[in-house]
Amino acid sequence: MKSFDDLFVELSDKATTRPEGSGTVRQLDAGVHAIGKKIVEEAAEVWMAAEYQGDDETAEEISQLLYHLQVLMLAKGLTLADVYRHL
Ligand SMILES: N=c1c2ncn([C@@H]3O[C@H](COP(=O)(O)OP(=O)(O)OP(=O)(O)O)[C@@H](O)[C@H]3O)c2ncn1[C@@H]1O[C@H](COP(=O)(O)O)[C@@H](O)[C@H]1O
Repeated sequence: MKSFDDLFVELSDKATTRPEGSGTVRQLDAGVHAIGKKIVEEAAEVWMAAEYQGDDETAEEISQLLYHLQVLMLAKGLTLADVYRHL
């Protein structure tokens, strides 16, 4: 099973190697404004799933939100340590 840290390593590699067909590369190219909008959308989907859907749907929406947060971290040049030191 993939962890938060595993995903960040994978996405960092995508950002560097820029493989064809990568959604991550596409989003990084779209920029911080577009990524931020996606985060707001995914956050709303988490909220709606938590209120009106089941645990599995909620967990899936949370995973998508975490993914988009990592894309924003990469777009801003932030590392996991930059975030973890605030936890
Ligand atoms: N974990 C994720 C992940 N979670 C969410 N998403 C993206 O977020 C979207 C989910 O949003 P929605 O459900 O709102 O679907 P949607 O509105 O149809 O999406 P869009 O049309 O807005 O892209 C998906 O379509 C993906 O584009 C993810 N995209 C990639 N990953 C993982 O990231 C890694 C790298 O992916 P690539 O860069 O695509 O190779 C792989 O391990 C993937 O599994």
